[in-house]
Amino acid sequence: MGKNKLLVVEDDAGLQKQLRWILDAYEVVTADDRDSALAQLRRHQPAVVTMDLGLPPDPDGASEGLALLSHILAAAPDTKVIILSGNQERAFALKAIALGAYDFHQKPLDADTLSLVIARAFYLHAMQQENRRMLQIQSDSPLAGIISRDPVMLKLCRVVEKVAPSSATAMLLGDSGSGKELIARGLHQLSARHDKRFVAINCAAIPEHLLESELFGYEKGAFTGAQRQTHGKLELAHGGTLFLDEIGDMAMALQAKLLRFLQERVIERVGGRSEIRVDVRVVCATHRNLKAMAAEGAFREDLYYRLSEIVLTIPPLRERAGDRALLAHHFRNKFCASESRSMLAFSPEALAAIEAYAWPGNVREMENCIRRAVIMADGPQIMPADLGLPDGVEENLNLRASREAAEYRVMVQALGRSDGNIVKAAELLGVSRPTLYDLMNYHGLK
Ligand SMILES: Nc1ncnc2c1ncn2[C@@H]1O[C@H](COP(=O)(O)OP(=O)(O)OP(=O)(O)O)[C@@H](O)[C@H]1O
Repeated sequence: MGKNKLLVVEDDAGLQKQLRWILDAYEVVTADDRDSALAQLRRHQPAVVTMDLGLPPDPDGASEGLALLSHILAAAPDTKVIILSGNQERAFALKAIALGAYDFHQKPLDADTLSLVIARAFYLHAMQQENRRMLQIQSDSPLAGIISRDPVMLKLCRVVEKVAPSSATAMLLGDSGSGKELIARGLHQLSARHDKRFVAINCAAIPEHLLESELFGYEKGAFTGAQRQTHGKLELAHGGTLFLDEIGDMAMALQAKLLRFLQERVIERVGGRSEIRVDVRVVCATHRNLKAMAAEGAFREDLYYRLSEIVLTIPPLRERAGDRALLAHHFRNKFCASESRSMLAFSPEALAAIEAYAWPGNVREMENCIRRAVIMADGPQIMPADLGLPDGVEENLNLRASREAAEYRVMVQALGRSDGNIVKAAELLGVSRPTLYDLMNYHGLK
């Protein structure tokens, strides 16, 4: 990475030279009056400017300096301008601060203090730019709450927008914590049903014998403890969306009842005799391979086809290009605000650890990890230890190992996308069939 650019506006050639010498950590560009400063500003767009207020044609006053300051802040409002003032100019320096200058430093120059002030100004500027970028991504995001720059995820969001208005049953496939519920909420929000309820139920979290009454409701006296008529989740979601999470864990008997509902759109409460018409869009999700379960008889095939009118596959976090750092920053912003902490930065090592980790628990794991880090961080930076990631997470800079890992990953993706068809997979990968066979052999893929 190149050095940060710093504009020094100073008409005294000796001081200019001294500043260059002190500030050699930066790429210093100089100017000695208002016009040349504005030209340098346009050309180099420095994040930080140091300036003398006494510039020609008013070297003993501050009119030129203050005018230049106003121009700089009008043209590039985020620029951090540091005033270098003489003792007698203190009143002018304060005026400059009132106009929007970032800080002032009194001459004679103290190299250590000035370097620190400038470093902080660059840091603050970088932080503000990063936050602006995050806000931009959030407002660009096609679905509320979904942060991603990964092409596969962005395409998925566009598909969600397209299918949301239809009443088709949707199935969301993806690992635990990858955002299935978030996508389901997106489908609901973007549909005509958005002002009705979104009701979620996790089929794996409720014992088999209770799930039926949870879903369909029950009449008073239907079983011991049924003291009053109770509406099930399907009825509660009338007009809206029912999200059935972990549908693969639903028992066979209940699957039959759900299938009947999907075919006829009526329910019967447990212990009830009348049919109740219910208008609900069903969105379900699973991290299991439901198709394979159906083929093995572990899940009703007819229900599988009913549920999978539209199938959306959410990639795991480790496969999303650039999303690890992006999400880490997003959650850092969120938790710094909710934990009332001043804004923390990631140390480069912490970011490298975030990038290198595989995140088996996906976005949920990342969210918890960053919440912990925000709470644990002692100083202004989040350090690797604050993340609490397992040991041995180190950036793999070995080119050969990285290349092989990437090769393996795209090969598995291509084979998955072509449903195991070697000709199609080879075509997707842009290699010949024998080459693909060789590669598969090398990586032990069958
Ligand atoms: N792309 C994303 N941007 C921002 N936050 C996300 C994103 N994806 C997931 N999250 C957040 O991560 C957490 C887990 O997401 P969610 O509950 O939707 O996952 P899930 O796949 O339904 O998990 P499970 O299978 O365990 O039920 C939630 O707090 C959610 O808001």
